[in-house]
Amino acid sequence: MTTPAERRPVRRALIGVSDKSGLLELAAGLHAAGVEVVSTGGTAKALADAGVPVTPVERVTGFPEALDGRVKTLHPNVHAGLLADTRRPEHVAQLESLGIAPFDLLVVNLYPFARTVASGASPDECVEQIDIGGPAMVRASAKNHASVAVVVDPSRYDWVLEQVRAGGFTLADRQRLAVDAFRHTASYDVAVASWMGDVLIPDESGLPGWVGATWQRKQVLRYGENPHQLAALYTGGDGRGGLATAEQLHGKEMSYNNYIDSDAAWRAAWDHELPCVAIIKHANPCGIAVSSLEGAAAIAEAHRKAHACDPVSAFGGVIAANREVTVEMAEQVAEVFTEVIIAPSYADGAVDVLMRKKNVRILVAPEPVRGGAEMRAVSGGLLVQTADTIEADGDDPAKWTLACGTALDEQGLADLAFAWRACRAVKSNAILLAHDGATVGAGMGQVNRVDAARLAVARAGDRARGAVAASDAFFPFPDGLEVLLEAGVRAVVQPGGSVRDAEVIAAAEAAGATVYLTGTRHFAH
Ligand SMILES: NC(=O)c1ncn([C@@H]2O[C@H](COP(=O)(O)O)[C@@H](O)[C@H]2O)c1NC=O
Repeated sequence: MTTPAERRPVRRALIGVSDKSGLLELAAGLHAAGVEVVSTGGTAKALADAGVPVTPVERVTGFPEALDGRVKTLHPNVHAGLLADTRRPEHVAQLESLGIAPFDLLVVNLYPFARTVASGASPDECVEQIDIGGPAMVRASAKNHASVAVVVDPSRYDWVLEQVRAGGFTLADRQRLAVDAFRHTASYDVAVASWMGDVLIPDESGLPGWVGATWQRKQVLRYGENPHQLAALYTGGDGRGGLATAEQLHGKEMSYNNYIDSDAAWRAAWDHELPCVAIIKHANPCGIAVSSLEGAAAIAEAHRKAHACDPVSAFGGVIAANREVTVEMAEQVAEVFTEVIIAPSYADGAVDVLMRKKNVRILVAPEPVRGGAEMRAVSGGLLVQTADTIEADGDDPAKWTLACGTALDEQGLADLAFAWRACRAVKSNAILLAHDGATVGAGMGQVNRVDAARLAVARAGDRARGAVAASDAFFPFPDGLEVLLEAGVRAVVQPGGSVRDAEVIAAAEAAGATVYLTGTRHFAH
């Protein structure tokens, strides 16, 4: 019996790689360490051209590469060499009787299927890039990790050479490599299965008939939503960038709740085209504001306006900016206890200012990718929906219907459009009051709309008078709207569509207020 720490020498390696980076150094190093290198067509040619001794795989199979490379390594002489469990005397004896030598190391990387699909290649070209022989060898070697080390990642070649020179791989090494290998082929198959379903059997629903995704753990978090819950962050899935791929420049480790709030803040800030700052607590905004100022002064102004919405709640909040954070904004943020700040970049000196607060987490993140599908686990299943994008028809004020009152001027309409966009970041039932491109009060997460209105008005206080309001869904009764009108709200945007729309609009008309209908709603649960 070998122990996990005992090294198993490498005498024979099979290399077949699409990505040939680092290949020559690896193969030359293996050769210098006394390892016989066997390779597939293109790999063997690259090695031979560089003067690295190599045995073509055809000499092992006794069979020429066939069918435009579809058959190169799919042969018992290769697979028996990869699958023989050399701990078992009967396997060793059988190999000998068949005249097959075992492999100790397999180095493979697969045809670049995902890249080919992303390049817009034709279905036939994509199909040709589905690697068959490579995954077969990778899976065989990973299964047989007791005897074979399998390497699928070119960034590990230096480490591979170190191990070979040190006397071979330990069982623990081979186990780790086997796990990586199966994860690699699983992800590869998910990409193929997803693409093939979409392309060959598309259906009218516009949603996939099968959902596959693989996720790589990026970080184990201290705990989950509560300290007794375990939690970790994973990246991968659809491979799109975003908050989970952010780089942390400073501060305490991100927590589970920090990620939830940061995601909400990041989306909220990027829902606006103007320079915008969103301040989030418990996944809801305690301030969102845009600035129409030109140049670098804008983002600091947006922050001042967002903070002014609810300075009490902004304490311990998560701040996201959709523009570079300037020193001016950083000075303002440094005044307030802040959990996380996220931005696409920071001006020279801004991070130093923020770092005056030892614990504030400073993140740089790529702009979120809009659209696509959103997934949410429910007990026993998965909900999938297309994202609620700002490109939706009802987000363009030019497409709204004036239901009653005087049409707003350009500034008023801009304010209302801001309120409508900002309202998307508020959990339903949501009512949001805004003035001059800034929220002044929001009522969120209420189980009836009248309470959401009361909360928004209470938060706004005197600022409700003359403000505009957005409601994420229609008013089922006039009561919620009446709360806003009594507080002095002058214009309201809402989807419309209630059976009592006429009553609701009559209430607004009686109060001399303006109501626009969007025809679309922005629930957020
Ligand atoms: N057809 C086969 O038997 C086969 N065996 C290995 N491959 C792949 O061929 C590539 C290397 O080919 P070459 O050395 O010819 O450039 C690797 O990505 C490897 O995963 C194969 N190609 C596709 O299935």
